[in-house]
Formats: sequence, C-alpha cells, structure tokens
Amino acid sequence: MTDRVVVAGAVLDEGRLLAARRSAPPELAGRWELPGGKLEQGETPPQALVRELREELGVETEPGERIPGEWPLAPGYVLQVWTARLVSGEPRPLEDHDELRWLYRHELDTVDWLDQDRPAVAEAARHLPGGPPFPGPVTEVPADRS
Ligand SMILES: Nc1nc2c([nH]c(=O)n2[C@H]2C[C@H](O)[C@@H](COP(=O)(O)OP(=O)(O)OP(=O)(O)O)O2)c(=O)[nH]1
Repeated sequence: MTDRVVVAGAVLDEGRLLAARRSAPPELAGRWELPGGKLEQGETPPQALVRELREELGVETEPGERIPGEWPLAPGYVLQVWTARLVSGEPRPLEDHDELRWLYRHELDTVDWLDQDRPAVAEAARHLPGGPPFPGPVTEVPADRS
C-alpha cells in the first residue's frame, strides 16, 4: 500500500521561514513543524497545501517548488514539502497550533522541531538567504596550535 502524503509548507517571507508549534495531539504538542496536513481525496499536494494553510493560518498562499525529498512520519505517512509565498493575510494559529514564529536562517535552531521535520527544515533552509547552515556545525575544527 502506498503511504499517505502529508504536505507541509516552507512558507517564506522577507527572508524568513514560518515555524508553527503544534497544540495537539499530546505526543506532538509543544514541538515545531512546517504547517500543513493530509491530502484529501482527489487533491494534488499544492492544492492540499493551499487549503491547509487557509484553514490553519487564515492566509492565502501560492505554492512554489517542491523541496527535494520525502520523509517518513508515523507508519503509513510521508512528509512532502513545498515552498509557499504569502499572497494575503497575516498568519495566525487558528487550528492545530498555539504559536507561530518567523525565523531567519540563523534562528532555525532556536525552536524544538519535530525530529522527523529536521531534515526537511534543513532542505528548506537552502531557500533562505545568508547565515550559517542548519543544523549548525556538529564538530568544531580545533585551532592549529602547532
Ligand atoms: N502538518 C504537518 N504535520 C506533520 C509534520 N511533521 C509531522 O510529523 N506531522 C504529522 C502530524 C500529524 O500526525 C500528521 C499531519 O496531520 P495534521 O493533523 O496536520 O493533518 P490534518 O490537518 O489533515 O488533520 P486531520 O484531518 O487528521 O485532523 O503528520 C509537519 O511538518 N507538518
């Protein structure tokens, strides 16, 4: 059986990425994600994304390009991510989220992303200008003291 797609938006505005803190279910509440949701029957991922961002955030958006990759979620579900541009409205946490934050590239590590979202966020970060890569450097190269 093919996995069901959850489509999420890398919503980009003024060089920042929109992060959303889940309010439910309990095992995901408090962690940050890219807003979106499950595809409904007959929808393409970009159509589902526009609908979900309207329902959850009260904004109109225009999907851009697919971010390469597909990430496993709960069994039977995979995450796909599209960039999206704000067309109208100011995002508000109407459904599924209790806080939203616009993050510059150098701020991406300041929220507690869902583990399964981190590779997707790393890919999305390529669409943001400047700053260090996300996640930050894992090892530091010691200074040459010789
Ligand atoms: N939207 C979204 N969901 C994610 C991400 N990462 C992740 O593990 N998930 C999980 C959380 C949920 O179990 C599932 C998506 O469900 P959802 O609750 O957002 O979808 P929906 O709006 O269609 O909800 P519903 O119809 O089932 O109520 O995928 C992510 O980045 N964005």
